[in-house]
Amino acid sequence: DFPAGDEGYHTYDEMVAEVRAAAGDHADITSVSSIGSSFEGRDLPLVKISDNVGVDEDEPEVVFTCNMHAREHLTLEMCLRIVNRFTDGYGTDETVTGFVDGREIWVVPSLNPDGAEFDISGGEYQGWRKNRQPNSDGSVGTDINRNFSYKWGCCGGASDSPSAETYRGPSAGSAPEVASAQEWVSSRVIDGEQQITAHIDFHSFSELVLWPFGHTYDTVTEGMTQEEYDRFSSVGTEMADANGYTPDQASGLYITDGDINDWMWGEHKILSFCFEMYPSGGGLDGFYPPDEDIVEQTTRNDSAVDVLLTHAG
Ligand SMILES: NS(=O)(=O)N[C@@H](Cc1ccccc1)C(=O)O
Ligand SMILES: [Ca+2]
Ligand SMILES: [Ca+2]
Ligand SMILES: [Ca+2]
Ligand SMILES: [Zn+2]
Repeated sequence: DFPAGDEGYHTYDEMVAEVRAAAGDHADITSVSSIGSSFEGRDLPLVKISDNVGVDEDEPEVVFTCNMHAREHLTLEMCLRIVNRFTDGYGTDETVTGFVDGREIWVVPSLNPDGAEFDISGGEYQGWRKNRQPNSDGSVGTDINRNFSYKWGCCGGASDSPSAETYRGPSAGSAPEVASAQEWVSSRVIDGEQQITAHIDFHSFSELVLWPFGHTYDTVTEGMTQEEYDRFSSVGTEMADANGYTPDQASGLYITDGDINDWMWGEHKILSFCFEMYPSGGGLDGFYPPDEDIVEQTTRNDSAVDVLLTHAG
């Protein structure tokens, strides 16, 4: 459980209960399924929010993923905010209603439940990042955001040392959480066309909006034309204007390879962004803002989410 004073954060079980309750209360527009399971066997819930939710309609599909890194608990709250806002607001908030009627919204509240539960085990924060998959050298964990299959291990953007915080894993998609995510996104290719048009992966912290590629400093390169880069920069900047984060290409931070955004765009041409949430700076305590900050720092992204949903059409 979360340490005393931080009970406002959701444990894995509390998250599962919350998404099931949302589906129960709004069954006409909400369903819960799964993209697969974690290394330790926890189900990875998948929430769909749309009118005629039981029908795969010809509407742009948008995906939000959270809690890929264990200690980044604020991001799970961000995904729950999206679920609650678009279910509770349907029929009353016209912006919400418009998107629920005109899009198919997918939410994966946690890509790393094993890590998240380990991080809060023992009643104090462990500072954990990776998943909980054991390594050949006795260490534990693959960095999920370095294990995706697009140009995996290409560019020095991850470590091949198992004990490292950015360990890329023994092979692309070796982490079951990554394999599940890749298999599900790939399943949204219908008659050769990827139905998902846009995606945000929420992380913390630094208050940034990031876009591909992470594996190179180049803006124009294999898999990215000038026009495509300019669209990323334009939409990314518009979202940053909405939430007060700083916009940048992912490699402007540091070079990464095997990250989810490079895979979403490189493999599927999905307009994919990473949001680094609050706070803007600080030491390791930046991963653990007090639960009093949850409402302000999740609702802060409502308008940026709407920007993405607008451009997804
Ligand atoms: N959340 S974080 O502190 O791990 N930062 C992210 C930053 C990041 C996110 C997406 C692509 C490249 C880089 C990371 O995966 O390193
Ligand atoms: Ca629909
Ligand atoms: Ca559809
Ligand atoms: Ca509709
Ligand atoms: Zn992260």
